Amino acid sequence: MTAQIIDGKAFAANVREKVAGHVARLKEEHGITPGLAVVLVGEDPASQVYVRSKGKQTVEVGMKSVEHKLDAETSESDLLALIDQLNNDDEIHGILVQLPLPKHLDEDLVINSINPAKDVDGFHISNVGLLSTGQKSMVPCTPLGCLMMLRDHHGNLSGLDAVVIGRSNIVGKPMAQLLLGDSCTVTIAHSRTKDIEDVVRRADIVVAAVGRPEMVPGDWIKPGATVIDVGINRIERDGKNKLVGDVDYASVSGVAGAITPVPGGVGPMTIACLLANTVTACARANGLAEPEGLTA
Ligand SMILES: NC(=O)C1=CN([C@@H]2O[C@H](COP(=O)(O)OP(=O)(O)OC[C@H]3O[C@@H](n4cnc5c(N)ncnc54)[C@H](OP(=O)(O)O)[C@@H]3O)[C@@H](O)[C@H]2O)C=CC1
Ligand SMILES: Nc1nc(=O)c2c([nH]1)NC[C@@H]1CN(c3ccc(C(=O)N[C@@H](CCC(=O)O)C(=O)O)cc3)C=[N+]21
Repeated sequence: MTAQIIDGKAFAANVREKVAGHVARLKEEHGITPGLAVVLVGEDPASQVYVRSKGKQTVEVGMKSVEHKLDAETSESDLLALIDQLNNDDEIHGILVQLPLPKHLDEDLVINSINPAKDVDGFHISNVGLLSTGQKSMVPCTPLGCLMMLRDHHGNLSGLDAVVIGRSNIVGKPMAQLLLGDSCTVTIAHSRTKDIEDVVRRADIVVAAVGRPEMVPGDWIKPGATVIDVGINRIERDGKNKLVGDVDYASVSGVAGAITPVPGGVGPMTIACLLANTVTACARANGLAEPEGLTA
């Protein structure tokens, strides 16, 4: 059997089209342009590529994009002052601080200084609490993108066994919350999980967010399961630079029912959901109707 490929790139283009429609309506009917500010501290080349593509896509859907590039030695108080300024800027509806931050900066302190209503990453403790209690919140972009693709593929997720590999605050934990919210039976596996292959083999849905190139082989996967590969790993192979996921695509695609590729799977959906969250934040800030089909 060969797995169906879940085309995240095409899915993301569709989400962006919806976002663009909502942006146009906000402009025409209310004279409001949603604005996203991205803050990058330091020179990490991978982050720079990512920030550039976010900025480009933000403008393409008709929103305002502002980039703040601070040097790696920026002090905590300078960064907090910038966030305070963005919190109070009426033209900015979404704020994203690119992670990880340089070691001398307290990530939790910085994230929790963002106005939760503008926290389009959904990392603020208040959004984390709202999500875990099933209340309206800003939902982290990567798990939201995964959920959209899973709902589209399965229709209804109720009662399915889901295993999330990885328990980070930015992917694993919020992913597990969203799956639970859709009535999956959720297991979170991590580096201390015993007999992980047996745990994974029970799953109808596997979400791999580990950061280890091609860690999940085909013989861990229940035949027909849906596999969502969040991993973005750069490796050298045959003298070339390659991007691979946390799943061994070659063997898993022979067993799974459906799989997201890397690149072209979860990554593009993450950026599309960032734009979706920004238009949602803008609508909420102005007391307007929530854009449909863009939230969890
Ligand atoms: N496509 C996208 O848009 C995005 C992709 N990513 C990618 O997703 C991956 C995960 O990111 P992130 O969540 O930030 O990573 P973290 O490093 O924060 O978390 C990794 C998790 O994997 C677990 N883990 C590590 N080794 C093993 C192992 N051998 N077996 C089982 N579990 C293991 C860790 O367990 P423990 O807690 O016990 O240490 C941890 O919970 C990365 O490849 C990253 O680049 C991330 C964000 C967005
Ligand atoms: N505050 C914050 N929020 C984030 O959401 C966040 C972050 N920090 N730090 C870094 C990670 C990583 N991340 C990715 C998003 C898109 C792609 C993406 O579009 N990937 C393309 C490939 C891009 C390429 O070729 O390099 C793909 O998978 O097809 C990748 C990675 C968001 N992150």
